Amino acid sequence: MKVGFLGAGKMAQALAKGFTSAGITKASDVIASCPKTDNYLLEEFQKDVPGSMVTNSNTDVVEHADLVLIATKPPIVPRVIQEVNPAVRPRNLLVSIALGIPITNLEQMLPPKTRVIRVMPNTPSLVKAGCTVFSCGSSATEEDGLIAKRCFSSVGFCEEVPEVLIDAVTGLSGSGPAYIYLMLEALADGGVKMGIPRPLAYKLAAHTMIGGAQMVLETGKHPGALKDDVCSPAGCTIEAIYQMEQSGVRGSLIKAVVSAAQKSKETGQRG
Ligand SMILES: NC(=O)C1=CN([C@@H]2O[C@H](COP(=O)(O)OP(=O)(O)OC[C@H]3O[C@@H](n4cnc5c(N)ncnc54)[C@H](O)[C@@H]3O)[C@@H](O)[C@H]2O)C=CC1
Ligand SMILES: O=C(O)[C@@H]1CCC=N1
Repeated sequence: MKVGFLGAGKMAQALAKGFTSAGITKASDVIASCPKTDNYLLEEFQKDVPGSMVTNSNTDVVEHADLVLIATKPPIVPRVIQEVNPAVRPRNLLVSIALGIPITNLEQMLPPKTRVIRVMPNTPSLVKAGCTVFSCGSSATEEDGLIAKRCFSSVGFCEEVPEVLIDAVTGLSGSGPAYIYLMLEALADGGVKMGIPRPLAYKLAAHTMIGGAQMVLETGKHPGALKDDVCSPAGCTIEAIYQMEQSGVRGSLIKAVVSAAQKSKETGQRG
């Protein structure tokens, strides 16, 4: 399958590297575009995916690729679609990863009957630990859904959801890696404050996060029960939990997800 990226930024690079290393497509069948002013991003893209093609023409991408990912910032999407519209053919499956833009808006901008899929991935796709949801447009076929599922499952967890959930998913797993990095950095800072060398502190924090997440996925136990298993009576962990609850850590994380989800929804409404 030939895969094209309109936009060659962080998310396009993560997906292109993930798809090629997972064998979904060959590097020589990948093409990415962005304006001349951002040629440094095309250089980065080719470093990540050696042997791929790059161009300053969005039309070249649509003409080359079967699967075309729209990977520019949301405000630029209408301009990019207008530009490539004359080149869109029935062989193209258009997959938008853009924040907030609803399927109906994408379909209205594209030629009638264009097969459209809206996707919300995240950057850990780069290391095959991504988390993606997708919803199919009105002309997308069952086969198109399977293609999306196959592509994004190759770089992590992937599930089809009703489109009404995508803004909320954006607030949770689309933006989520940033919350995790912030927490990881803070945990490591705590370790450093108590004398752990910084490189070791990052490793300990990262492995602790992976381990905790894996326990939730593999044991199926409630996160609260797993927390209780760590808190020995009158031990040190319950002291830490008491401090965290007083700092409002739960409310803060809930607010983070809600704010990002609301911003995603507003972005779509502005479109
Ligand atoms: N970064 C992330 O974690 C995630 C991003 N997304 C979505 O992916 C999209 C891209 O985000 P990022 O990769 O973070 O942004 P970015 O700023 O890293 O990349 C945007 C790319 O678009 C290119 N571009 C700008 N104008 C263009 C034009 N007229 N034609 C073609 N390309 C053009 C830029 O040169 C750049 O390569 C956004 O819509 C974002 O909402 C979705 C999920 C996660
Ligand atoms: O921050 C953003 O707008 C994008 C969408 C989800 C993650 N990054």
